[in-house]
Amino acid sequence: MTTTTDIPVTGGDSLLRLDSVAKTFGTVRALHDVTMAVRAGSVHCILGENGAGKSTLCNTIFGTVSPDRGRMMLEDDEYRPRGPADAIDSGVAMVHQHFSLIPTMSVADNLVLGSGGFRRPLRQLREDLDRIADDYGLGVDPTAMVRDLSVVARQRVEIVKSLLAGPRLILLDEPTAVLDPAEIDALIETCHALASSGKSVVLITHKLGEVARVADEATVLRAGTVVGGGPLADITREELLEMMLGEATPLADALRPARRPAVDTSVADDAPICLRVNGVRVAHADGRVALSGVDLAVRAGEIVGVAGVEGNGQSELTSVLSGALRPDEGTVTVDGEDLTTATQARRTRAGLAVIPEDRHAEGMIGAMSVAENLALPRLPQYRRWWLLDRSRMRADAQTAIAEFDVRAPGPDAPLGSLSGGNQQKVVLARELGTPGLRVVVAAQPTRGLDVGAVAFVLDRLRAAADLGAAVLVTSSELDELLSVCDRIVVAYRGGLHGSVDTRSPHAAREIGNLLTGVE
Ligand SMILES: Nc1ncnc2c1ncn2[C@@H]1O[C@H](COP(=O)(O)OP(=O)(O)OP(=O)(O)O)[C@@H](O)[C@H]1O
Repeated sequence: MTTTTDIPVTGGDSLLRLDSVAKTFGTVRALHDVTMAVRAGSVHCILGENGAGKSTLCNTIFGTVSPDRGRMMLEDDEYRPRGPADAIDSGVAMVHQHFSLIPTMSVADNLVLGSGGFRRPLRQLREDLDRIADDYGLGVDPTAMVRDLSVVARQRVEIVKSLLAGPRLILLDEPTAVLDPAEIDALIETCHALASSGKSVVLITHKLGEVARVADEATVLRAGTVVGGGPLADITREELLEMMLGEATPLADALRPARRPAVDTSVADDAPICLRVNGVRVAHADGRVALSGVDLAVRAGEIVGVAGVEGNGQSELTSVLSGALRPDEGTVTVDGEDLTTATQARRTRAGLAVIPEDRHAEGMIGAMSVAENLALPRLPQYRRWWLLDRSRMRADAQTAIAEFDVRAPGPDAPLGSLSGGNQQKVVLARELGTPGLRVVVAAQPTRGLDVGAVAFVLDRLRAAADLGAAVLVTSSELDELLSVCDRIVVAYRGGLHGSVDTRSPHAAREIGNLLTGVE
């Protein structure tokens, strides 16, 4: 294991070197004298808890954040990008968590847009794409419309776009968060192929299991400070975790599976059905059927998981339940009340909480404060005469911040200034705090969260069920579903299939069969 002071900043086979790089936002010290090196032809993971400074580090290297102090070297040259265009010119590319493709344009047009306005003849573009497909296993169809592509296909286009500029260094901000296990394997292969061809890959991830498989080296950040790192061959998974969490969090706490009841509290067959989905059908404007004949019933106190490869109707199901999408046929009821076409306010009053998958688009308003975002769905509760009781809003926010361990300067900080994982904790705190909670719909609730936060969120879902709520969780993390759910159904081609009791010793195999369409 290497400590900060041992990290070589000059010489060796480093492609990129950072020396005492610092960045402060207001009162938050996001990066504190970061010194590290990325070797040429290697995969380098950046690890750390939510809010540790990982994205700020990558954004600094890509030129979207300018450091307050410190020095960067790219090979033997001083490197001071004034923006992404400078970074790209210097051979540095970045693939962000939130894609920047234009959905209404073709893949080819998006790729041309990405090359700084220089129009590559289509023939040359095709040759470049063939080469990238051969070298790195990244095939894309230039004629496809981006809006028709799955998440994984969009990500592939983003990576291809970054490669077209011929970078030496590629920064990937949490690329595996949106992928299923087979897609993660493919991305790991791509990373290895990039490194073998001499490029360096810097990758942010929260999944420690992946780190050992993909990375040659790692750097661990805690509260903006490099607390360790080095070649993966010299560091165990436990050591990485200890570096990430510090001594404050016992390892056992972060690694423990979600709390399962000590006694058999399986939900009685006669427990009331809180959430019922009946014959729901959704077709997109172009005629594609996203959901067809979906029936589902979740009882009070029950946690039902929806497993499945992304794009099999899970997102549409969440949107129907949140009210963002109106089904062509079928009904949604909570405690017998038909909410199929109900307003957001009526859904909240009925005790329906939804943690949406795309929290940036649907779950929050970045320019508003943490306190305002927490209060959004229940503003009437804070009304005092014709004003809002802001001090009570702030006090409640302070409680939620402490309970959900949100790393924020305070309740008045704009939500958009928090790290991605901490923004997500705010959305979770708000939804799980819905008064008179009857139904929780959680779409990918642990995506983007660090290991400690994952355990906490799964615990909270279990606690909501123990208090009598019906909980529906959509996740691509089968292990998490198995650890927290009572039963699991599988989304496949717009339908929900099977119902696997998670206490069955064959649960994982039965779900595996359903995932591939075998009933
Ligand atoms: N534009 C900004 N304005 C104010 N504060 C910011 C800004 N960008 C980042 N921060 C703060 O800097 C700190 C580090 O954030 P960063 O996004 O780098 O963390 P992270 O390690 O990537 O976290 P996560 O795993 O949650 O994505 C956080 O406290 C965050 O609130």
